[in-house]
Amino acid sequence: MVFVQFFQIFFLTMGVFFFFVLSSFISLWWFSPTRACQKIKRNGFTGPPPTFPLGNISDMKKISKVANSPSENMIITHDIHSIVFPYFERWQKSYGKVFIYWLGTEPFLYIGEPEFLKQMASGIMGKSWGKPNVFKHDRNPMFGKGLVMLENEDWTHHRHVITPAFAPANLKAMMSLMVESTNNMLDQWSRLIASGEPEIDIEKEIISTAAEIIAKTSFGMDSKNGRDVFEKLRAMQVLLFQSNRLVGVPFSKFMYLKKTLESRRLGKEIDEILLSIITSRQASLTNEPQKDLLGLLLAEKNADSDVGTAKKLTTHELVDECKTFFFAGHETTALTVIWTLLLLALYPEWQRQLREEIKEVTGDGPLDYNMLARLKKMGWVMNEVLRLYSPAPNAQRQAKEDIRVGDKIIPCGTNIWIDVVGMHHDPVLWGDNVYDFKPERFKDNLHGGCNHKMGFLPFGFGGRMCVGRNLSMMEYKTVLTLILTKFSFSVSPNYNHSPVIMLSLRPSHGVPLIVQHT
Ligand code: HEM
Repeated sequence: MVFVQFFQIFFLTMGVFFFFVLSSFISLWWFSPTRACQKIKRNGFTGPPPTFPLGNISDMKKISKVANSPSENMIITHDIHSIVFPYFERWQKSYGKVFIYWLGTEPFLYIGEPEFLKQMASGIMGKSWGKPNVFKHDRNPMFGKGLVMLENEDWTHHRHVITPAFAPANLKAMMSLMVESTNNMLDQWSRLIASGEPEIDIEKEIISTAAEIIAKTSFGMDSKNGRDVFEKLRAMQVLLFQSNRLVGVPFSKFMYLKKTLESRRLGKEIDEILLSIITSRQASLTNEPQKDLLGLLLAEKNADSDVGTAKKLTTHELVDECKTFFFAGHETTALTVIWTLLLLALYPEWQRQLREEIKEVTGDGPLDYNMLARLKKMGWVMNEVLRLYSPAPNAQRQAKEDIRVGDKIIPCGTNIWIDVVGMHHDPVLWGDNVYDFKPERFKDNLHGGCNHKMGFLPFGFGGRMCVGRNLSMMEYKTVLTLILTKFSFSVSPNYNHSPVIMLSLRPSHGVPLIVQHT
């Protein structure tokens, strides 16, 4: 009898426990996000209806599948919004340029309208923009507590300490590192051509050279572990992307458990190596700091000047910033060069014009830092490539306070998704030639003739604008000048035009070009 009573109490307790756990999960994953969504909807926004637990992810997959079904004729179109974000393109037609959609159980306010963004951004300070909590966990192994993910006072402090490292005088000293790595790559191209292999997949080549450049300029590739770190960082990035496909869906991490654990293991190894690099660099600090970003930050950390007025970055914060520079800096710059080489291969007239400009500026001598600003046409080409094939295709935010936009209130906590590719390809903003490659639109016009200043956002906006944009411009012009001086190129018949989003905007099947000496 006592035995039966014990089991009755046991099962009752377990039942109550499971009911409590289940209702907490349902509340966490459905009722609270639905309540948050209702608050946003009160402003009159609508959007595609979500289902539990995927939100709109299955619609997104279905629409993408139809839009990207393989066709017989491979046409190279620059209308890539309809290729990479076909669901946003479709939903814009039904719900306008500001609407709500769901990633798993997380509602997002989609923004493809620069005027709305301008009004929203003008109402708040840079430090009041947060990053959506739903991405923080997944991105932690890449960025840790580095600048990209920081918020509030921590962000202000890191931004204040890091910005001077990117001053022109410091960047100037990094140029020789870029020339050295690029020349090594180009020597390899010469060897391939000499051995009768003129078809080169420039995607792989440029990505690995850019990774080497950023590792050198960030934390010093010469250190014995430099190459090891950058190979592990690349491997971790691929794993994180693969394990991140169902972001916002409850328990999705368990579906990719092996990849998640593997990326965590790599993350720990990378932290340990970077920590040992930093510790040994700290021990051997001289009056003349090493001229990479880490060297500059270490010099600042050890300087007496600010003692008592500002907190110094800790060694662990330096580790996270080194990782941040690597992830935020190498692929974005590499992809800008890669898409540029493709476009220049498609438009040989622009190859010719850039070569002519390089000759005028350098007079056949070596390129130096002071010449870069005079490569004007190259600057227009860079902007046009960033417009058509923006390597950072979207920006995400989370409102950390209620934000007023006209008569609407975006409630605190709202996730925000800014569709940069959508704005860069909007005929309403750019006119009928929006899909054409026309670098001259940037001649004497910083916004390329876009009819709204916030319609062109390759480096982000406001206080959180890219801190490395001058470094990337310098790298872009240096690498491109060296390539164009030595080689000319055309598109290989094996090229398959299929841009895809993998955090950044990449070619799916590489970029094979036929390369020859000029
Ligand atoms: C063509 C190359 C590049 C592009 C297109 C690019 C694009 C961007 C964009 C769009 C943002 C803003 C993201 C947001 O609003 O959430 C950003 C932020 C950032 N970028 Fe870049 N970037 C490039 C190169 C670099 C380089 C070379 C570095 C460093 C070595 C770098 C470091 C950063 C950092 C640390 C942030 C975060 C800034 C903050 O939140 O205060 N980027 N970048």
